[in-house]
Amino acid sequence: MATPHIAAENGDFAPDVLMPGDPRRAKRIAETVLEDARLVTEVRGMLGYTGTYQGRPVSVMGSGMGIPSISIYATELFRFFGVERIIRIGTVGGMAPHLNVGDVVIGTAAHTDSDVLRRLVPGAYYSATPDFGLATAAYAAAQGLTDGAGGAVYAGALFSSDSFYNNEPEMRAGLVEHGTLAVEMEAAGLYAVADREHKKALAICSVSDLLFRAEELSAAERERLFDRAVQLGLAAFAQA
Ligand SMILES: O=P(O)(O)O[C@H]1O[C@H](CO)[C@@H](O)[C@H]1O
Ligand SMILES: O=c1cc[nH]c(=O)[nH]1
Repeated sequence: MATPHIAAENGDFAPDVLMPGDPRRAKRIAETVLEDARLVTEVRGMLGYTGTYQGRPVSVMGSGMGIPSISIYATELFRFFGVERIIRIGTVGGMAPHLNVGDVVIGTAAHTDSDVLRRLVPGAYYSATPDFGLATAAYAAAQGLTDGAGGAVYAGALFSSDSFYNNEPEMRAGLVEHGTLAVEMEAAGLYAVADREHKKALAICSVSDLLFRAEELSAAERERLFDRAVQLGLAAFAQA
């Protein structure tokens, strides 16, 4: 069966999908974390793989950048390929001043400036939130992290921005004042699609940079810290 953006057969995807933004990260996770991973789709270079992790079937697929892109892939996976749970594994810019590069944020809410979400439920301000079971399982798994990587794991609100470069300082200051931890570009769209399709979703993101302080990370260090979010996502799938 093929949808406009995914060319795979029924049963090619596992019910659980990890979803990084970058398709090359999906490839790396498939090759280094999953066992017996095979490529199941590559339309537009958006690579998707299915394998196993500790005996459980798991898929990993890129989402691309932004709410429109992740909404397309999440809708097709949930609606046509039997997917039940998607965990976005992404990077975020730290907004709250106590965050450091290498910390992880479990997105317990996602504010957004997206017009797509503003129009979702006419007359109401829809609140984009993850599946409670996945979020609490990821948070519980974080308490047992023994990788020695050192970054803290926070649970709190993300800001899913429609813009990477147009950073509207007043809005961002207001979001921080209201408890927002970090900015990325997809979680709110993923949560809204999961709600609409009656499926489950979560975003677990590594802090790759800070909006309030310049801080550099080597590419290798960035990938190592990113892998902590992958481990938390896999633990959440196993335990939720
Ligand atoms: O690293 P990913 O998962 O792509 O996430 C972040 O990085 C991209 C911007 O550089 C946006 O997609 C943003 O959400
Ligand atoms: O969307 C994003 C992701 C990482 N860092 C940012 O500043 N923005």
